[in-house]
Amino acid sequence: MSTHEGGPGLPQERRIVTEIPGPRSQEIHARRQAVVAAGVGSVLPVYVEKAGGGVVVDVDGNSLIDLASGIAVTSVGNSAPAVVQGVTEQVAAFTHTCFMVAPYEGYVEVCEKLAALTPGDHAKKAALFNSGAEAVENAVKIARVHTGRDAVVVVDHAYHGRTNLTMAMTAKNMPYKQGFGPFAGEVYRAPMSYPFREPAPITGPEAAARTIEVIEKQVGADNVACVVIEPVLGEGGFVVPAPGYLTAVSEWCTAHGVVFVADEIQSGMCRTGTWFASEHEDVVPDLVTVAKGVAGGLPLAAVVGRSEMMDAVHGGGLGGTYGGNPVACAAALGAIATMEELDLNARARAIEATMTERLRILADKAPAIGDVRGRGAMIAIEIVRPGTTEPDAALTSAIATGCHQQGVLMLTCGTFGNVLRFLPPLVMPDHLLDEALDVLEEVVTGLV
Ligand SMILES: Cc1ncc(COP(=O)(O)O)c(CNCCCC(=O)O)c1O
Repeated sequence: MSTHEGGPGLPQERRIVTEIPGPRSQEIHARRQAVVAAGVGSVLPVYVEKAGGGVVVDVDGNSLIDLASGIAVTSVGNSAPAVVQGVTEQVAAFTHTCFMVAPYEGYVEVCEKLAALTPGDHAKKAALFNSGAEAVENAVKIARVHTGRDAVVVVDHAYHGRTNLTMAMTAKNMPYKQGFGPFAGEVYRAPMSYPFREPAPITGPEAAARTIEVIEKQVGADNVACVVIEPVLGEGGFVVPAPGYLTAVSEWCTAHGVVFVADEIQSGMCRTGTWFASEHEDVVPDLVTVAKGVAGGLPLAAVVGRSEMMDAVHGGGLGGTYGGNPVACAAALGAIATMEELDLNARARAIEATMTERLRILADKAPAIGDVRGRGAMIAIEIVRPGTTEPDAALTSAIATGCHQQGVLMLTCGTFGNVLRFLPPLVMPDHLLDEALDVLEEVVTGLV
């Protein structure tokens, strides 16, 4: 292994050899500040030299436990062997021809795999893009052409991207939307099922009825092209809707000719213990958006769905220069093969069992932890003023910072900035996950 080589061969350890960030990181950071736009943030300005398994190693030699996976992307681990091999072979063969110009088999193979892996045994087709937002934009295009309708319905606390249309679909203003308007029209927001924040207990079907009433009264069912929902809210706080909510909403969509789009960009590709989170509710979406974990770190996104809907678009109506780049497709085939060979769905379920048990024990000792929730390796704790649901964003940030300083990389999220989310690579060894939870427990008990 060269000194710069990442992958699973890296020592799977937490190792702090300098202050965090270290001197080399600080030097690079000074250069960054002179030349990188201030609007591009970084959670922790440690500059990475290599990564693999469950660790990220910075330029100062610190080895950090990775509970972020680059925001739910490196589920198979950084520089996963099958991804590296596929990418190496492909990049040496050809890097780009544009599938709209001179196509190639890798694109077709990825579409075959996603058509087989997404929920439902109906005929499916796919189209490949680069980013999640691009996939969401194209899912809306497809739904609008298929239905001949304009309206797009999204839910409270949703996140769908940073383009003009996806900003309109995203709920949280700061930092995603402030100052960037005007936003695309014909986007309507309905209540989401958010069990921890419901003013009174409500079942999934009752929450769905609340959502549907808003759609019917404020939009009109016959005007709706699609409802777009994350089966587990991502940036909005890792919110798992009450049982039956997704089923009731998707059934309403079917009954009213509305396309049900599951945005599985963060919750898909084994992250929640199934290939797609919709499966936990036996929901079969009409269209699914996919990105993040699908290609092990290379930029690839997709819309996958009912063939009759995907084919509603006129020839040439879908595309883009880099969509389904051959190197990204090779990475995806390697990542999917890894997910299958290592049964990373089972691994995600095991991670869920470990994390929820430890976090519930911690919550019993720390009442500032108001909720422990999530599915698979998409787990979160919501931080509140003890005994209330009043968000405590400051404490949330302090916990995250404390963990960063102890060599554990983790992220926050949530509309109120008071959710700590845990997104370990699914290949993270048990001892490292246990150590990360030990650090979290030490930091939390030291602060509350
Ligand atoms: C459900 C869901 N849909 C769509 C997207 C958008 O995917 P892109 O690949 O970032 O465009 C996401 C991306 N989430 C992380 C965004 C991070 C940030 O930009 O600050 C998502 O989670």
